[in-house]
Amino acid sequence: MFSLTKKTIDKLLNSGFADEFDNDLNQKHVVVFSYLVFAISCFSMLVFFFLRQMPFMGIFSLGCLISALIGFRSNCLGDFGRAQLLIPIAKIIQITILSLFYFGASSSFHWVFVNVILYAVVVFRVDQAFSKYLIVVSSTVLFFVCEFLTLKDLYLTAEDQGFVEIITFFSVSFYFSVVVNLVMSRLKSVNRHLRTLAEKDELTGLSNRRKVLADAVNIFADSVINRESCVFAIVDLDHFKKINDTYGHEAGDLVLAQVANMMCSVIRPQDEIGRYGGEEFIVIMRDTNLKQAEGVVERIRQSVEDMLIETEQGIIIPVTISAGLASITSSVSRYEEILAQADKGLYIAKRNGRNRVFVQSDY
Ligand SMILES: Nc1nc2c(ncn2[C@@H]2O[C@H](COP(=O)(O)OP(=O)(O)OP(=O)(O)O)[C@@H](O)[C@H]2O)c(=O)[nH]1
Repeated sequence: MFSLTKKTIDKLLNSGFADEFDNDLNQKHVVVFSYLVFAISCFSMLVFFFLRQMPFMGIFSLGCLISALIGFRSNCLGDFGRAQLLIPIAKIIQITILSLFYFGASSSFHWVFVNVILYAVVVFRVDQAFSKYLIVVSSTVLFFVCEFLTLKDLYLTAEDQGFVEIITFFSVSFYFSVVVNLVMSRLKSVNRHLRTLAEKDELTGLSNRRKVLADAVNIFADSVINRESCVFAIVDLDHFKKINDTYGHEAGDLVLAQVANMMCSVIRPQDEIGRYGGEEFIVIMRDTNLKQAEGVVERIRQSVEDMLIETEQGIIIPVTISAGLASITSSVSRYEEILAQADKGLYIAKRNGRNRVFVQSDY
């Protein structure tokens, strides 16, 4: 029930926004949410005033409700400037008319408009003339309406005033708590998204160098503490420069992405893989001895060799890989030492003719 409500609210707040992680989204969400609250409050007032047989106030509330829906629609259609401008104007009008009925013209509340007029004159630039004159004219009209209109007979009763006070207090508290919650949860999800972007290699979709090395540190430490065997493999595409030179850089990118995809599908669920740089990848196999790891990497090698990678022009690119493997031993105290050993193994695999796996077992 709660998750359904949250989903519906999320859907409403996101309506009209293509990019979920747009920078301005917090601001736009707050504007949409403000319109929703505004619309609900206008609707409640509409019902309240019609029940009290105060048609003038009822019609005024209907006008406010329509302006809330127009603003909501503008925001959803992407006209954020208009949506942001409309809501303060509509709210100012609503509060002023309500204050007339609530406190009467003698409250001098309407002198706030003098401030608003000065603000609009000073702040809006020449290219925002429409906004400027809209605010100046509407504020001036409202000022004089408040100054000269006498509505003594229509003031709310003391009982109604108490009711309105309670409703206002809870509405305002609810509004601010939801806005704060909205902004915080948006920030959290944007942070999560940024972290994923910072840890992912864009071309292959694998963990990038920073992430896979961070994983390497953790897995190495866990393996040492638990006295488990752990194997690191460095995998490198053979003659990749030639692939780039022969088929073009785009075809090279395609090869990298497809080989990465294939490696992901061949490794076991508990293994980690990441792009070390260029055409080099790291596979980390926890709780695995060298023999088992050799089996995994040999499977990768065979699968890559069997791949049919086809360019847009229909050319098949033959691809092979070489790999070096090394595992934790009692003499190793840092993960970099295993990586260095795996790199040595890779060098030997290349020297011995490529398209092969070399296991560094004798150090
Ligand atoms: N298309 C593409 N090429 C890349 C990328 N990153 C690195 N390279 C290229 O990969 C090539 C690597 O070349 P080398 O280091 O000489 O290695 P190799 O040709 O694979 O030779 P061996 O490793 O000895 O088999 C270089 O030409 C880089 O420009 C990339 O993201 N996309």
